[in-house]
Amino acid sequence: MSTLLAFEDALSNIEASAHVRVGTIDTPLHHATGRIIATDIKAPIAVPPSDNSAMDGYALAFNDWQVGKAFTVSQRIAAGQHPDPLEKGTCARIFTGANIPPGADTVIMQENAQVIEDTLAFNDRPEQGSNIRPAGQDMQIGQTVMQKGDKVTPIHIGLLSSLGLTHITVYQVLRVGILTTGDELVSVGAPLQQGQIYNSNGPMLSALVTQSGHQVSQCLHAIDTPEATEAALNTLLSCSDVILSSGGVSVGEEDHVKRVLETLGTLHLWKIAVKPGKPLVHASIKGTPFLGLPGNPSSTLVTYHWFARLLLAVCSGATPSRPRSYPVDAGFTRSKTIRRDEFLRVSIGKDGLAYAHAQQSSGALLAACESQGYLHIKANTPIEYGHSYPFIPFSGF
Ligand SMILES: Nc1nc2c(c(=O)[nH]1)N[C@H]1C(S)=C(S)[C@@H](COP(=O)(O)OP(=O)(O)OC[C@H]3O[C@@H](n4cnc5c(N)ncnc54)[C@H](O)[C@@H]3O)O[C@H]1N2
Ligand code: MOO
Repeated sequence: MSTLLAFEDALSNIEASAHVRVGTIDTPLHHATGRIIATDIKAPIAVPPSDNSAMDGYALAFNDWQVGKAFTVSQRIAAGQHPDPLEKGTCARIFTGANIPPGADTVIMQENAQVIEDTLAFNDRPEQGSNIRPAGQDMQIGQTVMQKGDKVTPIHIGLLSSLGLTHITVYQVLRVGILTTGDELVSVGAPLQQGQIYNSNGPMLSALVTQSGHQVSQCLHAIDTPEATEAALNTLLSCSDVILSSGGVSVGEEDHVKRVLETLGTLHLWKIAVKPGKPLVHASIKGTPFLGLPGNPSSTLVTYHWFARLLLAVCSGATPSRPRSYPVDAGFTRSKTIRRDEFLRVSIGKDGLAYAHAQQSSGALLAACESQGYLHIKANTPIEYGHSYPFIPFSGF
């Protein structure tokens, strides 16, 4: 047990050894959702560019206001029009989004205006500056609005459009090679023979990599021989920035991935104090980062979520971020402790408590589908009813 690397140490080792593996490219903004920004973006203009009205109403100079005073309307300003300076002692009819005329500093919404023949009175004392959105309220010229490493979301597309940007510089999409291993595995679509199971990790890893915003360069399968493993790795090396594999990293003589890595590349880490996911391997092959995930499907899932996702993020140029976790009280007790950090698949009940799925085998995947996230139980920690533990929803990955 003493040779297992602690969860946090494994995370920091992997993050520290990783670096950006892709170049940059200018891309039209409308193709940029999900891409990683390669340079800080500073606002080239102020937003809004000018003081403008937040309401349909009347613009006036605050110092002209008096209870009962009759104002005439000296101009009408719709959004998009260029206003004239406000005539002294008058008000301007103004609409939401229209520029404030020079000389006005306050807008009164039309519901608070009293029409008296062809004049207007504003009997409630306005606040000076009310209902005016000042120039630069949202963004000032030169303000940094996105930072290198940020992922572009639909909200950013709106933000950058409001700055008039048509193109931005992003990182090229990271190409991830996937290798699955095992004589017992067949691809979906083929009939199952005695002793065989379907290869579920290949499709799951492809989907996880795609969901994380990367591109699967190739997904290959190798039978349990060193030759097949090495040949597949060489093919993946020729088309990938990073390689992930599943299976073949434990101690059995049919587990070839780790042994091939020892001859082909440099091993950085093997075996972590995490359940499920113990025999994780981190290596590099001819400069290409490699992460060997354990083959049990839930071990593959957990190690992808925590370790592969982090490695791929750094290699893609993204600023790595921990998935959000929330303290949630356990709805059960477990006095037995283990010497590994554990990621129990749990659901949150109507009472707000976390309940562990009854099936926690690392070979079982339905349990993860029927759960909402992980409850992170630190090594050597008993679980006590009503005590809180970090809950990490799957939606955060
Ligand atoms: N003597 C020991 N045996 C094992 C240990 C150990 O410490 N000592 N660790 C166990 C742990 S923990 C895990 S996790 C597994 C990991 O083993 P491998 O990464 O070498 O994975 P395999 O042996 O190749 O496969 C494990 C399991 O998963 C199934 N599998 C593999 N690939 C796929 C796939 N693509 N799709 C679906 N299922 C897959 C495979 O059939 C096995 O049942 O080792 C333990 N053993
Ligand atoms: O710790 Mo192994 O990863 O599941 O069963």
